[in-house]
Amino acid sequence: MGVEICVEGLTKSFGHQVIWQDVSLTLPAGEVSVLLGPSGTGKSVFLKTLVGLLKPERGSITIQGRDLTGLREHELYEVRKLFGVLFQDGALFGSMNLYDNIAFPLREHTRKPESEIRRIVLEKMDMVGLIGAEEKLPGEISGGMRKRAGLARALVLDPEIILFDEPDSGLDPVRVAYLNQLIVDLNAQIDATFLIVTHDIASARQVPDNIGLLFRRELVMFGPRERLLASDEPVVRQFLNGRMQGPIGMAEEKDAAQVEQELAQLTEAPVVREPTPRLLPGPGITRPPRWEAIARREAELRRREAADA
Ligand SMILES: Nc1ncnc2c1ncn2[C@@H]1O[C@H](COP(=O)(O)OP(=O)(O)OP(=O)(O)O)[C@@H](O)[C@H]1O
Repeated sequence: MGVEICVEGLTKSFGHQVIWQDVSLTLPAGEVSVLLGPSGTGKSVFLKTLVGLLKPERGSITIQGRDLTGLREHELYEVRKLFGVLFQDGALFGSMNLYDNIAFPLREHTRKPESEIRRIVLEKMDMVGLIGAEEKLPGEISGGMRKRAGLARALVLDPEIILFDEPDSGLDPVRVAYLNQLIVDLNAQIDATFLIVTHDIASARQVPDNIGLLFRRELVMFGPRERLLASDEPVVRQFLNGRMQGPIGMAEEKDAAQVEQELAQLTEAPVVREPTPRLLPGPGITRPPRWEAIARREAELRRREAADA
């Protein structure tokens, strides 16, 4: 069913370098959230902190009533079973075929017989469209297939939470579109809580229920997709529109005077803010009840925009 993750006052540093501080957000159970931010703002560090691979200096991460930051290694080992993680390159073992790669967590963490493992592996391979590729080695397939194999492997332990680290990196736009549809379909089917780190604005605009943005060592905003898409916060608008004008510079933040000048120029030529429709689960996929709430929220947004126009 997916579980809620409640992050409060989280701070992470490496030595004197503060990566982000006082991050608070709640990932609602079963929903899809996207985390955005310029390169180097610590999005991957955030994912690693959520699964307990990195220890924060301050704050809490509460899942099912337990604060992960206070757990010992053997307790964390148990909690990590709630998570499936899709790493950037799929993180597959190069010398194992796809079947064995996907079976690996089941052989490592369960005592299931091979017949049961086979049933699960083939079911997950089917979900991600990889049936027939069982014998392939990771080096023999495309980047998109490797991502899907990594996703199948992240699914075999039936996780309540799935973390995706740039699932779309290195894929062409068509493959990104297919992958986004797969993510939305999977979320409707398994109802787990998804957190996706991405740089792809088009994906960020249409896939999630919620969007968060890290900038200047802080979580600038986290909330429902429609709210972020309609936000007037300069850094949010700059990022979601992929523009050069705004507080984010090439290598670092810009000074206040420059930002003000750029934003003033933008007001002279206002951008059109069309509401991007939410990507829906494909035909034949039963939608969980929260889809009705999403549809209601979007209808309300369209009604308000029509009234404002
Ligand atoms: N284990 C570590 N030890 C020291 N510094 C680290 C470690 N891991 C990450 N960092 C630093 O933390 C900062 C954030 O890195 P991270 O990879 O999380 O950024 P990101 O937002 O995911 O970037 P990108 O979008 O480019 O992938 C970087 O400056 C990086 O050098």
